[in-house]
Parts: sequence; structure tokens; C-alpha cells
Amino acid sequence: MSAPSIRYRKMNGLGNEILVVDLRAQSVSLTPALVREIAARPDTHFDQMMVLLRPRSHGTDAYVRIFNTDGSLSAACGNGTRCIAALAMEETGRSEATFETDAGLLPSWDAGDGLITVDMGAPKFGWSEIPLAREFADTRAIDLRVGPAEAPILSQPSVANMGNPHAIFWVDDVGAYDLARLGPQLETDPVFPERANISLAQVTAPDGITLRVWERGAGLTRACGSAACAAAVAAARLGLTGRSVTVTLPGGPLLIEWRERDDHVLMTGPWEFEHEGMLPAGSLETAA
Ligand SMILES: N[C@@H](CCC[C@H](N)C(=O)O)C(=O)O
Repeated sequence: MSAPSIRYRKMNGLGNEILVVDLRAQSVSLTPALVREIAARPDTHFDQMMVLLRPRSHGTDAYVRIFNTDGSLSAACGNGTRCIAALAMEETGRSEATFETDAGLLPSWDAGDGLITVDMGAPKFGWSEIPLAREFADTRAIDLRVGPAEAPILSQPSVANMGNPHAIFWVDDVGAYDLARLGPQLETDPVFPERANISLAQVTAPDGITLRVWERGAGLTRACGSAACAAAVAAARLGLTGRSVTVTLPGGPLLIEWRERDDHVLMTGPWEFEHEGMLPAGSLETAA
């Protein structure tokens, strides 16, 4: 049997590298090993691969599975959702699109000026919802630290679930830490049974946060949409900012609004198409 021929589109959301693979009309099983193999190739390298599958619910454009570079799955990816929303809007001619993920429905719409807004849903703050390995009554700051108790390097992160688990450490200068060294250690801390995305956040104004992120399963990235949402809601819960903030990542700014009326978090930002091509047939042969 000949290998299936599968088109990919390479995009990015603020430099968060996104590979879009549309399997709505094809049946191919993507194993973690195959995902890692695709990520290892320079032309198809990604932080997240957004795999579009046939819609499961009426009124949605696709059911989406999201893979990290290491082959693990995530239920949410804000930057990737803007990318697939742009493709769906181009395909349908509409100015909105809705996707289903394992974290729920993600409605998105054209916000003008080349920007797309995604309704990322309501954050969760319960310790078992994040999830954490043991009970914490107050997830605005949990007892977790790196370094000695008397002089920790990082401590007392806020935690939140934005469709995926996030820990946010509040610092005075996001550039003063070796996140490439601290990230892997914190991502896999036993307090996070499903690992976690690790952020360093610096509040710069009542409506401004600077953020660097070590992503679960992907490492340092230029931007992480769900982390920006998690940092924004965590800052508002602590009274550090209001409910509308600009979160500035290495790749650029995202506008985050934590809507009062339904608790949903709206994320607005750009997307970019880079190139397209066909996935290497040899590897797909083993997966078909
Ligand atoms: N970059 C994404 C988040 C990707 C998921 C994450 N690495 C995880 O495993 O939870 C975004 O823009 O939200």
C-alpha cells in the first residue's frame, strides 16, 4: 500500500511555531514517535502541531488534537488556535470559526487589523482541576520553591488551568533567570502530576505584564497564548492588575481580557503563514 500524501502548513503565532495538519478527510494515526520525528526536521519543526480532525459537534469547524514537540498532547494552544482560525475563515469566507478540543469549545473571530480573538473559556483554580498532587486551599500562591528555603531563587507561584496547567512565578526582572535550566526542573516537579507550563511574570503596569515561558513538552518558546491568559487571570486575582492587560512575550504582545459577564478569557493577537509542503512519506508509511 502506498503511503498517504499529507499536506502541512507551517505558521506561527507571535513566533510560537505551529504546524497545521488537516486530517479531516484522511485517516492517519499519528504516534508520539512520528510526531517527534516530524518535529525534528528543520522544515516541519514546531512547538505545537495542530491536527484538524472531522468535527464531533454540530457548528464546529474541526475537532483539534494538539501535540507538543516531545509527542505529548495538550488540550489547549492559544497561538495555534489563532492560526487554524485564520485558515478556517479563509476556507469558509466567514469571519468566525469554532473548534472543539479536549478542553472544550474555542470560538474565535476576526478582530480586524490582521488580529484574531479566541475565547479561551473560563480558567480553573481548584487544586485538583489544575491538577496539583495535593490539596492547596489557595492557588493564588502555592508553597513551591527552587533553591534554599532561606533564600529561594523562585517561590510561591500562582497556578491556574487554562485548558492546560500553568504555574506563574512573580519576579522583578524576567531576564534575570536561567529559565532553560529552571524550566525542566519545575515542569516535572512532583506537585504537578501532569507536568506544567512554567512562566516568569513581571508586572510592569496595572494593565501590563512581561512574560517568559518554559512550555511543557516544548521548552522555551517565543510566545504561549494560554500562559499569557493564565498570567493575566492570576495577576487580576492577586490585585496586581485589572482584568484587561497587554502581556508582552519575547515574540510580541497579546491582549488579554478576563470578561466579567461569564468569566471567559479573550485572547487577541496576530498569526502568520510561513510555508507549506508535504509530510515525509516514509514516516507516514509506518503510521497509516
Ligand atoms: N503554546 C501554546 C500552549 C501549548 C501547550 C503546552 N505546551 C502544554 O503542554 O500545555 C499556547 O499558545 O497556548
